[in-house]
Amino acid sequence: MRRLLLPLPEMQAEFDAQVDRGIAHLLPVLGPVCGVFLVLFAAWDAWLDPAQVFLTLRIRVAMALLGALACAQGRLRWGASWRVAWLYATQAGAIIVCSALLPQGLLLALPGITGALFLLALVEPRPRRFALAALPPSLLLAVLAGLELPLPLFLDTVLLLAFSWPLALGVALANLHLRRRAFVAEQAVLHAVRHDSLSGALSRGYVTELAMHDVALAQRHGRPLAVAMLDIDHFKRVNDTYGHAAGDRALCALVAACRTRLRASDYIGRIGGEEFVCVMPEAGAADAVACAERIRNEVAKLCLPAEAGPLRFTVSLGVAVLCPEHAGWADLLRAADAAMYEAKRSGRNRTVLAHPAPVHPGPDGY
Ligand SMILES: Nc1nc2c(ncn2[C@@H]2O[C@H](COP(=O)(O)OP(=O)(O)OP(=O)(O)O)[C@@H](O)[C@H]2O)c(=O)[nH]1
Repeated sequence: MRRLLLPLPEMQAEFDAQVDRGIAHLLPVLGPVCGVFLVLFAAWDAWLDPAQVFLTLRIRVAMALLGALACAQGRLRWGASWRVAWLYATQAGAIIVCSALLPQGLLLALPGITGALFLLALVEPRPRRFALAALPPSLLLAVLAGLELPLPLFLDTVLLLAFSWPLALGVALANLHLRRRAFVAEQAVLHAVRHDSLSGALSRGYVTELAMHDVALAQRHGRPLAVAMLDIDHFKRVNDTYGHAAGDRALCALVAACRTRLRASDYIGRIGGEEFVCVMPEAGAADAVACAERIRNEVAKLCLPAEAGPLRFTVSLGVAVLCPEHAGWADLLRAADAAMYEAKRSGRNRTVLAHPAPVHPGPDGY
Protein backbone atom coordinates (compact mmCIF):
# COMPACT_ATOMS: atom_id res chain seq x y z
CA MET A 1 0.00 0.00 0.00
CA ARG A 2 2.90 2.35 0.84
CA ARG A 3 4.19 2.06 -2.74
CA LEU A 4 0.90 3.50 -3.92
CA LEU A 5 1.46 6.71 -1.99
CA LEU A 6 3.20 9.66 -3.59
CA PRO A 7 6.28 11.05 -1.85
CA LEU A 8 5.00 14.58 -1.22
CA PRO A 9 1.56 15.72 0.01
CA GLU A 10 1.40 18.40 -2.71
CA MET A 11 2.10 15.70 -5.33
CA GLN A 12 -0.76 13.67 -3.87
CA ALA A 13 -3.08 16.68 -4.12
CA GLU A 14 -1.99 17.32 -7.73
CA PHE A 15 -2.47 13.63 -8.56
CA ASP A 16 -5.98 13.67 -7.06
CA ALA A 17 -6.77 16.82 -9.05
CA GLN A 18 -5.51 15.10 -12.23
CA VAL A 19 -7.70 12.02 -11.63
CA ASP A 20 -10.68 14.30 -10.90
CA ARG A 21 -10.04 16.22 -14.14
CA GLY A 22 -9.92 12.90 -16.03
CA ILE A 23 -13.26 11.88 -14.50
CA ALA A 24 -14.77 15.30 -15.30
CA HIS A 25 -13.75 14.82 -18.96
CA LEU A 26 -15.18 11.30 -18.98
CA LEU A 27 -18.57 12.12 -17.44
CA PRO A 28 -20.11 13.75 -20.54
CA VAL A 29 -19.13 10.61 -22.50
CA LEU A 30 -20.64 8.32 -19.84
CA GLY A 31 -24.03 10.07 -20.19
CA PRO A 32 -24.69 8.87 -23.79
CA VAL A 33 -23.22 5.44 -22.95
CA CYS A 34 -25.80 5.11 -20.16
CA GLY A 35 -28.47 6.16 -22.70
CA VAL A 36 -27.45 3.30 -25.03
CA PHE A 37 -27.56 0.85 -22.11
CA LEU A 38 -31.03 2.12 -21.21
CA VAL A 39 -32.34 1.16 -24.68
CA LEU A 40 -30.59 -2.24 -24.59
CA PHE A 41 -31.90 -3.03 -21.12
CA ALA A 42 -35.43 -1.95 -22.12
CA ALA A 43 -35.26 -4.46 -25.00
CA TRP A 44 -33.98 -7.08 -22.56
CA ASP A 45 -36.87 -6.35 -20.17
CA ALA A 46 -39.39 -6.68 -23.03
CA TRP A 47 -37.89 -10.02 -23.97
CA LEU A 48 -37.99 -11.37 -20.38
CA ASP A 49 -41.43 -10.07 -19.40
CA PRO A 50 -43.43 -7.84 -21.79
CA ALA A 51 -46.02 -7.23 -19.05
CA GLN A 52 -43.49 -5.39 -16.85
CA VAL A 53 -41.71 -3.44 -19.56
CA PHE A 54 -43.54 -0.13 -19.04
CA LEU A 55 -42.91 -0.20 -15.30
CA THR A 56 -39.22 -1.04 -15.68
CA LEU A 57 -38.85 1.51 -18.51
CA ARG A 58 -40.25 4.25 -16.26
CA ILE A 59 -37.88 3.25 -13.46
CA ARG A 60 -34.92 3.18 -15.85
CA VAL A 61 -35.78 6.58 -17.38
CA ALA A 62 -36.29 8.13 -13.92
CA MET A 63 -32.95 6.75 -12.70
CA ALA A 64 -31.22 7.83 -15.93
CA LEU A 65 -32.53 11.38 -15.46
CA LEU A 66 -31.37 11.38 -11.84
CA GLY A 67 -27.99 10.02 -12.95
CA ALA A 68 -27.73 12.74 -15.61
CA LEU A 69 -27.34 15.27 -12.75
CA ALA A 70 -23.82 13.90 -12.33
CA CYS A 71 -23.02 14.90 -15.93
CA ALA A 72 -24.41 18.45 -15.58
CA GLN A 73 -21.03 20.15 -15.80
CA GLY A 74 -20.65 23.26 -13.70
CA ARG A 75 -24.26 23.33 -12.52
CA LEU A 76 -23.86 21.35 -9.30
CA ARG A 77 -20.85 21.93 -7.10
CA TRP A 78 -20.02 18.26 -6.55
CA GLY A 79 -16.55 16.84 -6.62
CA ALA A 80 -15.75 14.29 -9.34
CA SER A 81 -15.92 11.40 -6.84
CA TRP A 82 -19.44 12.28 -5.76
CA ARG A 83 -20.52 12.59 -9.39
CA VAL A 84 -19.13 9.13 -10.18
CA ALA A 85 -20.72 7.66 -7.03
CA TRP A 86 -24.08 9.20 -7.94
CA LEU A 87 -23.95 8.07 -11.58
CA TYR A 88 -22.92 4.54 -10.59
CA ALA A 89 -25.52 4.31 -7.81
CA THR A 90 -28.38 5.44 -10.07
CA GLN A 91 -27.43 3.27 -13.07
CA ALA A 92 -26.51 0.12 -11.13
CA GLY A 93 -29.51 0.77 -8.85
CA ALA A 94 -31.82 0.88 -11.91
CA ILE A 95 -30.42 -2.43 -13.19
CA ILE A 96 -30.82 -4.10 -9.80
CA VAL A 97 -34.35 -2.82 -9.05
CA CYS A 98 -35.66 -3.59 -12.57
CA SER A 99 -34.05 -7.05 -12.55
CA ALA A 100 -35.77 -7.80 -9.26
CA LEU A 101 -39.11 -7.08 -10.93
CA LEU A 102 -38.50 -9.60 -13.74
CA PRO A 103 -38.76 -13.40 -13.48
CA GLN A 104 -35.24 -14.77 -12.79
CA GLY A 105 -34.10 -11.20 -13.50
CA LEU A 106 -31.71 -10.89 -10.56
CA LEU A 107 -29.89 -14.10 -11.42
CA LEU A 108 -29.64 -13.22 -15.10
CA ALA A 109 -28.43 -9.70 -14.36
CA LEU A 110 -25.90 -10.79 -11.73
CA PRO A 111 -22.87 -11.07 -14.08
CA GLY A 112 -23.67 -7.62 -15.51
CA ILE A 113 -24.03 -6.07 -12.05
CA THR A 114 -20.75 -7.52 -10.76
CA GLY A 115 -19.06 -6.70 -14.10
CA ALA A 116 -20.02 -3.05 -13.57
CA LEU A 117 -17.78 -3.11 -10.46
CA PHE A 118 -14.77 -3.68 -12.75
CA LEU A 119 -15.77 -0.81 -15.03
CA LEU A 120 -16.01 1.41 -11.96
CA ALA A 121 -12.51 0.28 -10.92
CA LEU A 122 -11.21 1.62 -14.25
CA VAL A 123 -12.94 5.00 -13.84
CA GLU A 124 -12.34 5.58 -10.10
CA PRO A 125 -9.20 3.74 -8.95
CA ARG A 126 -8.84 5.35 -5.48
CA PRO A 127 -9.91 2.59 -3.05
CA ARG A 128 -11.94 4.68 -0.62
CA ARG A 129 -13.79 6.52 -3.36
CA PHE A 130 -14.27 3.28 -5.27
CA ALA A 131 -15.86 1.75 -2.16
CA LEU A 132 -18.02 4.85 -1.64
CA ALA A 133 -19.47 4.44 -5.13
CA ALA A 134 -19.71 0.63 -5.20
CA LEU A 135 -21.09 -0.09 -1.72
CA PRO A 136 -24.71 1.22 -1.95
CA PRO A 137 -25.64 -0.78 -5.13
CA SER A 138 -23.94 -3.91 -3.72
CA LEU A 139 -25.92 -3.61 -0.48
CA LEU A 140 -29.14 -3.04 -2.48
CA LEU A 141 -28.40 -6.18 -4.51
CA ALA A 142 -27.77 -8.24 -1.36
CA VAL A 143 -30.99 -6.98 0.26
CA LEU A 144 -33.17 -7.63 -2.82
CA ALA A 145 -31.55 -11.03 -3.35
CA GLY A 146 -32.33 -11.85 0.30
CA LEU A 147 -35.98 -10.87 -0.23
CA GLU A 148 -36.46 -12.46 -3.65
CA LEU A 149 -34.27 -15.52 -3.95
CA PRO A 150 -34.35 -18.84 -2.14
CA LEU A 151 -31.62 -19.22 0.47
CA PRO A 152 -29.10 -21.22 -1.66
CA LEU A 153 -29.36 -18.71 -4.54
CA PHE A 154 -29.13 -15.81 -2.09
CA LEU A 155 -25.94 -17.35 -0.67
CA ASP A 156 -24.59 -17.81 -4.23
CA THR A 157 -25.29 -14.14 -4.91
CA VAL A 158 -23.51 -13.05 -1.74
CA LEU A 159 -20.61 -15.38 -2.56
CA LEU A 160 -20.30 -13.92 -6.06
CA LEU A 161 -20.28 -10.42 -4.60
CA ALA A 162 -17.71 -11.48 -2.01
CA PHE A 163 -15.44 -12.75 -4.82
CA SER A 164 -16.04 -9.79 -7.11
CA TRP A 165 -15.29 -7.11 -4.54
CA PRO A 166 -11.63 -8.01 -3.81
CA LEU A 167 -11.02 -8.71 -7.50
CA ALA A 168 -12.47 -5.33 -8.54
CA LEU A 169 -10.55 -3.65 -5.72
CA GLY A 170 -7.40 -5.34 -7.05
CA VAL A 171 -8.14 -3.95 -10.51
CA ALA A 172 -8.64 -0.49 -8.94
CA LEU A 173 -5.31 -0.75 -7.06
CA ALA A 174 -3.43 -1.93 -10.15
CA ASN A 175 -5.00 0.90 -12.14
CA LEU A 176 -4.05 3.36 -9.39
CA HIS A 177 -0.48 2.07 -9.31
CA LEU A 178 -0.07 2.47 -13.09
CA ARG A 179 -1.61 5.94 -13.06
CA ARG A 180 0.68 7.04 -10.21
CA ARG A 181 3.75 5.76 -12.03
CA ALA A 182 2.71 7.67 -15.14
CA PHE A 183 2.03 10.75 -13.01
CA VAL A 184 5.45 10.61 -11.30
CA ALA A 185 7.17 10.21 -14.68
CA GLU A 186 5.19 13.14 -16.09
CA GLN A 187 6.12 15.29 -13.08
CA ALA A 188 9.80 14.39 -13.51
CA VAL A 189 9.69 15.40 -17.19
CA LEU A 190 7.86 18.62 -16.32
CA HIS A 191 10.41 19.43 -13.62
CA ALA A 192 13.30 18.80 -16.02
CA VAL A 193 11.73 21.03 -18.66
CA ARG A 194 10.85 23.78 -16.21
CA HIS A 195 14.12 23.96 -14.27
CA ASP A 196 17.74 24.57 -15.03
CA SER A 197 19.50 21.34 -14.09
CA LEU A 198 22.60 23.10 -12.74
CA SER A 199 21.35 25.99 -10.64
CA GLY A 200 17.78 24.87 -9.90
CA ALA A 201 16.43 28.21 -11.18
CA LEU A 202 13.47 28.12 -13.56
CA SER A 203 14.34 27.42 -17.18
CA ARG A 204 14.22 30.25 -19.70
CA GLY A 205 11.08 28.84 -21.34
CA TYR A 206 9.18 28.37 -18.10
CA VAL A 207 10.14 31.71 -16.54
CA THR A 208 9.04 33.39 -19.78
CA GLU A 209 5.72 31.52 -19.69
CA LEU A 210 5.06 32.50 -16.04
CA ALA A 211 6.24 36.09 -16.52
CA MET A 212 4.13 36.64 -19.66
CA HIS A 213 1.10 35.51 -17.70
CA ASP A 214 1.93 37.70 -14.67
CA VAL A 215 2.67 40.74 -16.85
CA ALA A 216 -0.65 40.32 -18.69
CA LEU A 217 -2.43 40.03 -15.34
CA ALA A 218 -0.67 43.10 -13.91
CA GLN A 219 -1.51 45.13 -17.04
CA ARG A 220 -5.14 44.05 -16.94
CA HIS A 221 -5.64 44.92 -13.27
CA GLY A 222 -3.29 47.91 -13.18
CA ARG A 223 -1.05 46.21 -10.61
CA PRO A 224 2.68 46.80 -10.16
CA LEU A 225 5.27 44.27 -11.29
CA ALA A 226 9.05 44.55 -11.42
CA VAL A 227 11.90 42.60 -12.93
CA ALA A 228 15.54 42.45 -11.91
CA MET A 229 18.11 41.18 -14.39
CA LEU A 230 21.31 39.82 -12.79
CA ASP A 231 24.66 39.08 -14.35
CA ILE A 232 27.78 37.87 -12.54
CA ASP A 233 30.65 40.30 -12.95
CA HIS A 234 33.74 39.04 -14.79
CA PHE A 235 32.48 35.49 -14.71
CA LYS A 236 34.91 34.46 -17.40
CA ARG A 237 37.70 35.49 -15.06
CA VAL A 238 36.06 33.49 -12.22
CA ASN A 239 36.04 30.40 -14.44
CA ASP A 240 39.61 30.98 -15.62
CA THR A 241 40.93 31.53 -12.09
CA TYR A 242 38.96 29.01 -10.04
CA GLY A 243 37.94 26.47 -12.65
CA HIS A 244 34.63 25.68 -14.32
CA ALA A 245 33.41 23.49 -11.43
CA ALA A 246 33.86 26.38 -8.97
CA GLY A 247 32.07 28.63 -11.48
CA ASP A 248 29.18 26.16 -11.47
CA ARG A 249 29.05 26.30 -7.67
CA ALA A 250 28.99 30.09 -7.87
CA LEU A 251 25.92 29.91 -10.11
CA CYS A 252 24.17 27.61 -7.61
CA ALA A 253 25.15 29.84 -4.66
CA LEU A 254 23.85 32.89 -6.52
CA VAL A 255 20.43 31.30 -7.05
CA ALA A 256 20.29 30.14 -3.41
CA ALA A 257 21.21 33.67 -2.23
CA CYS A 258 18.52 35.21 -4.44
CA ARG A 259 15.91 32.81 -3.07
CA THR A 260 16.64 33.89 0.50
CA ARG A 261 16.03 37.53 -0.47
CA LEU A 262 12.96 37.14 -2.71
CA ARG A 263 9.35 36.90 -1.53
CA ALA A 264 7.59 33.54 -1.78
CA SER A 265 5.54 34.91 -4.70
CA ASP A 266 8.68 36.03 -6.62
CA TYR A 267 10.65 33.66 -8.84
CA ILE A 268 14.04 33.45 -10.49
CA GLY A 269 14.90 32.00 -13.88
CA ARG A 270 18.15 31.44 -15.77
CA ILE A 271 17.97 33.07 -19.15
CA GLY A 272 21.57 32.70 -20.27
CA GLY A 273 24.99 31.45 -19.15
CA GLU A 274 25.45 33.64 -16.07
CA GLU A 275 22.36 35.79 -16.59
CA PHE A 276 19.32 35.43 -14.35
CA VAL A 277 16.02 37.22 -14.07
CA CYS A 278 13.96 37.75 -10.92
CA VAL A 279 10.28 38.45 -11.47
CA MET A 280 8.58 40.31 -8.62
CA PRO A 281 4.79 40.56 -8.97
CA GLU A 282 3.20 43.32 -6.85
CA ALA A 283 6.54 45.11 -6.42
CA GLY A 284 6.93 48.80 -7.25
CA ALA A 285 10.24 50.49 -8.02
CA ALA A 286 11.21 51.06 -4.37
CA ASP A 287 10.51 47.45 -3.36
CA ALA A 288 12.29 46.06 -6.41
CA VAL A 289 15.41 48.22 -6.03
CA ALA A 290 15.57 47.41 -2.30
CA CYS A 291 15.26 43.70 -3.09
CA ALA A 292 17.92 43.95 -5.82
CA GLU A 293 20.26 45.68 -3.37
CA ARG A 294 19.65 43.00 -0.75
CA ILE A 295 20.55 40.35 -3.35
CA ARG A 296 23.66 42.27 -4.43
CA ASN A 297 24.87 42.59 -0.80
CA GLU A 298 24.09 38.95 -0.05
CA VAL A 299 26.07 37.79 -3.10
CA ALA A 300 29.00 40.08 -2.22
CA LYS A 301 29.15 38.36 1.20
CA LEU A 302 29.42 34.86 -0.31
CA CYS A 303 32.76 33.11 0.05
CA LEU A 304 33.01 29.72 -1.63
CA PRO A 305 35.91 27.39 -0.89
CA ALA A 306 37.87 26.52 -4.05
CA GLU A 307 41.28 24.97 -4.80
CA ALA A 308 42.70 28.30 -5.96
CA GLY A 309 41.52 30.01 -2.73
CA PRO A 310 38.26 31.50 -1.44
CA LEU A 311 36.00 32.47 -4.33
CA ARG A 312 34.15 35.78 -4.02
CA PHE A 313 32.17 37.41 -6.77
CA THR A 314 29.72 40.24 -7.35
CA VAL A 315 26.69 40.83 -9.53
CA SER A 316 25.34 43.75 -11.53
CA LEU A 317 21.58 44.25 -11.56
CA GLY A 318 19.17 46.10 -13.84
CA VAL A 319 15.68 46.73 -12.47
CA ALA A 320 12.68 47.62 -14.63
CA VAL A 321 9.16 48.32 -13.45
CA LEU A 322 6.13 47.67 -15.65
CA CYS A 323 4.68 50.86 -17.11
CA PRO A 324 2.39 51.79 -20.04
CA GLU A 325 5.40 52.15 -22.38
CA HIS A 326 5.94 48.38 -22.10
CA ALA A 327 3.79 46.45 -24.56
CA GLY A 328 4.53 43.21 -22.69
CA TRP A 329 7.13 40.95 -21.12
CA ALA A 330 9.66 41.30 -23.96
CA ASP A 331 9.74 45.11 -23.58
CA LEU A 332 10.06 44.91 -19.81
CA LEU A 333 12.91 42.42 -20.07
CA ARG A 334 14.64 44.59 -22.67
CA ALA A 335 14.43 47.56 -20.29
CA ALA A 336 15.89 45.51 -17.41
CA ASP A 337 18.64 44.22 -19.72
CA ALA A 338 19.54 47.76 -20.78
CA ALA A 339 19.66 48.84 -17.11
CA MET A 340 21.87 45.87 -16.29
CA TYR A 341 24.33 46.82 -19.07
CA GLU A 342 24.27 50.36 -17.70
CA ALA A 343 25.26 48.91 -14.29
CA LYS A 344 28.15 47.05 -15.99
CA ARG A 345 29.26 50.17 -17.86
CA SER A 346 29.19 52.31 -14.76
CA GLY A 347 31.53 50.06 -12.79
CA ARG A 348 29.70 46.75 -11.98
CA ASN A 349 28.58 45.50 -8.52
CA ARG A 350 25.63 47.90 -8.53
CA THR A 351 21.91 48.22 -9.24
CA VAL A 352 20.49 50.51 -11.92
CA LEU A 353 16.81 51.34 -12.25
CA ALA A 354 15.58 51.47 -15.85
CA HIS A 355 13.85 54.49 -17.32
CA PRO A 356 11.17 55.56 -18.29
CA ALA A 357 9.81 56.43 -14.88
CA PRO A 358 7.58 53.75 -13.37
CA VAL A 359 3.82 54.06 -13.16
CA HIS A 360 3.66 52.52 -9.71
CA PRO A 361 6.14 54.47 -7.61
CA GLY A 362 6.86 53.19 -4.14
CA PRO A 363 6.45 55.30 -1.01
CA ASP A 364 9.93 56.80 -1.37
CA GLY A 365 9.13 58.02 -4.89
CA TYR A 366 11.23 55.56 -6.95
N1 LIG B 1 31.07 27.61 -14.89
C1 LIG B 1 30.17 27.97 -15.82
N2 LIG B 1 30.45 28.98 -16.65
C2 LIG B 1 29.53 29.36 -17.55
C3 LIG B 1 28.29 28.71 -17.67
N3 LIG B 1 27.59 29.30 -18.65
C4 LIG B 1 28.35 30.29 -19.14
N4 LIG B 1 29.53 30.33 -18.48
C5 LIG B 1 30.65 31.23 -18.68
O1 LIG B 1 30.30 32.55 -18.37
C6 LIG B 1 31.24 33.40 -18.98
C7 LIG B 1 30.54 34.64 -19.49
O2 LIG B 1 31.52 35.54 -19.85
P1 LIG B 1 31.25 36.93 -20.50
O3 LIG B 1 29.94 36.90 -21.26
O4 LIG B 1 32.48 37.33 -21.26
O5 LIG B 1 31.00 37.91 -19.31
P2 LIG B 1 31.85 38.19 -17.99
O6 LIG B 1 33.17 37.57 -18.01
O7 LIG B 1 30.95 37.81 -16.84
O8 LIG B 1 31.99 39.74 -18.05
P3 LIG B 1 30.92 40.83 -17.69
O9 LIG B 1 29.57 40.21 -17.88
O10 LIG B 1 31.16 41.93 -18.67
O11 LIG B 1 31.17 41.25 -16.30
C8 LIG B 1 31.89 32.60 -20.11
O12 LIG B 1 33.24 32.36 -19.77
C9 LIG B 1 31.10 31.28 -20.10
O13 LIG B 1 31.93 30.17 -20.39
C10 LIG B 1 28.03 27.61 -16.79
O14 LIG B 1 26.98 26.98 -16.81
N5 LIG B 1 28.99 27.29 -15.88
